[in-house]
Amino acid sequence: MRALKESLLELITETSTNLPPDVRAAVREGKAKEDAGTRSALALSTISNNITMAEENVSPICQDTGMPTFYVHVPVGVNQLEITRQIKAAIVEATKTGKLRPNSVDSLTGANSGDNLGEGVPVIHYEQWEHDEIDVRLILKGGGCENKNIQYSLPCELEGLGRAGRDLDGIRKCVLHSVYQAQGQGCSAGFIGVGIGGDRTTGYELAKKQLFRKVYDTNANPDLAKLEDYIMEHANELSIGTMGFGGNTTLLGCKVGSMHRIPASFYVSVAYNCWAFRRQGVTLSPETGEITSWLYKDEPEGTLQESSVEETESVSKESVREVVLTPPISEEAIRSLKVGDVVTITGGIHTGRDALHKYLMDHDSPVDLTGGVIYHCGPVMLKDQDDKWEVKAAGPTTSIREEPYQSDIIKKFGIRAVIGKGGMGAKTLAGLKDHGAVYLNAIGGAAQYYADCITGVDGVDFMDFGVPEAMWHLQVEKFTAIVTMDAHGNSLHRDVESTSLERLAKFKDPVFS
Ligand SMILES: O=C(O)C[C@H](O)C(=O)O
Ligand code: SF4
Repeated sequence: MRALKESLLELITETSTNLPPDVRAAVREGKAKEDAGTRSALALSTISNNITMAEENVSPICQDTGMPTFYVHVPVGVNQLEITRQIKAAIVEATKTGKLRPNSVDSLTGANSGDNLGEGVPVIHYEQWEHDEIDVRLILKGGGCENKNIQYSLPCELEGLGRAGRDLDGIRKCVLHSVYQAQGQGCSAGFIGVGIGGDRTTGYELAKKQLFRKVYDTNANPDLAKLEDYIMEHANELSIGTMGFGGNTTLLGCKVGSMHRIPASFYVSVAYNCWAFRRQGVTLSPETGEITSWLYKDEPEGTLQESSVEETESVSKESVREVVLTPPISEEAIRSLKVGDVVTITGGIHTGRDALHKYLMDHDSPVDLTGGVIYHCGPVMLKDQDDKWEVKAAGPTTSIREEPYQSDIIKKFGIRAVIGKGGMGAKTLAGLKDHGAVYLNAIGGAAQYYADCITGVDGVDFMDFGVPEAMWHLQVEKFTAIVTMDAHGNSLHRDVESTSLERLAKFKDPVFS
């Protein structure tokens, strides 16, 4: 199998940089359902542009290239140990060339292995079959959406929906609730895989496997087909919208599978995948390891065609108030901002995520952050031929993880703006008001779009935290984000959450009885 490593490298590169046609079609359809000029329409335009940029640059669609997870079918007699070795070699290579972010972290020490290998990483599932080809499927599912997976043990009580019993109607309630609880934090609009039954482990596995179904297939089980259609129709009525901005497009796909369980257990497991739904597959020759076919490259029938970039950009430019900010930012400039304003930043900003926020609570910052901007971001960085850092992908990470620290950090260092995605909670909202700061929501997953706004790397601190967690000092030009939490106590996230809960409650009455 001489060509095996090259074929696997191609699979990894393609998965990370080029979204499959069925996923693109679903994004296009979602975009067509949004009213032009709304925040959600603007977000979906950015997402569409980002998808095109990633393909053209052959660079990660999103900076979080996730937990590489392979499902491999092998003919009887093929050496699985050799496949594992080649998968690992291809992973290391893809990391070196910036197709994957170094994402494998020792859970106890926090040390990043730097090459995407580690205990239990990558994840590889093998199954034998009686075909004469190898089938390798890969999913790169990022952390923000993985954190929004949820497992229900029936019967249970669900906010807004009441009792979910051990029947199809109880399952219906769980699935609707799973979309509600994700809000925009898993980079909606998303796709869900649902696993009914099994135990806690196999239930989640079944849910994840559903994500390998094509977006436009029809479930062979008529009850589950009915449930999938129902969820697609009604989950979108929750009006969570893209990035949780409110709007008509919240869910782009729903696939449900079922397996047996034991009498005492009844699990409904949901795997939530962001719009950056990176899964691909190939068949390989068992003799040479060469690719014989791609499994997710065919265009689905009857879906909308791609609209042009120019068209979508002109819509967004007309309809929004744009405010330019140049750090260091004054309190006055911040207090003049309101939820809904679009901000463009030009100047210096600093990345900071989980490790940095924890550190800053009881240490000084290596740079002056007065009037500054913190960007919740773990970029993909590579050194060029002149040994200078180059940004390969740099979208926002989920901000809510910094909720315990953010308000204190804003106060301690005089920070004026926090950029992230998915919004933050009550403690931060109060902190923004008390200390004169704003929360700016960037478009999650738009890693190429934002990398393009970064014009220089001034330096880096805390490289010992690993590339994603280090504090990168960046120069940006026209970095665009939306004010979703202002210094007057307003939060779009709080509002969308409460309206979507009201809407969820409309689905309380039995449908499948
Ligand atoms: O780790 C990241 O860069 C982002 C993560 O996938 C997230 O959605 O929060
Ligand atoms: S940042 Fe968003 S798009 Fe990227 S992996 Fe996380 S959830 Fe997905």
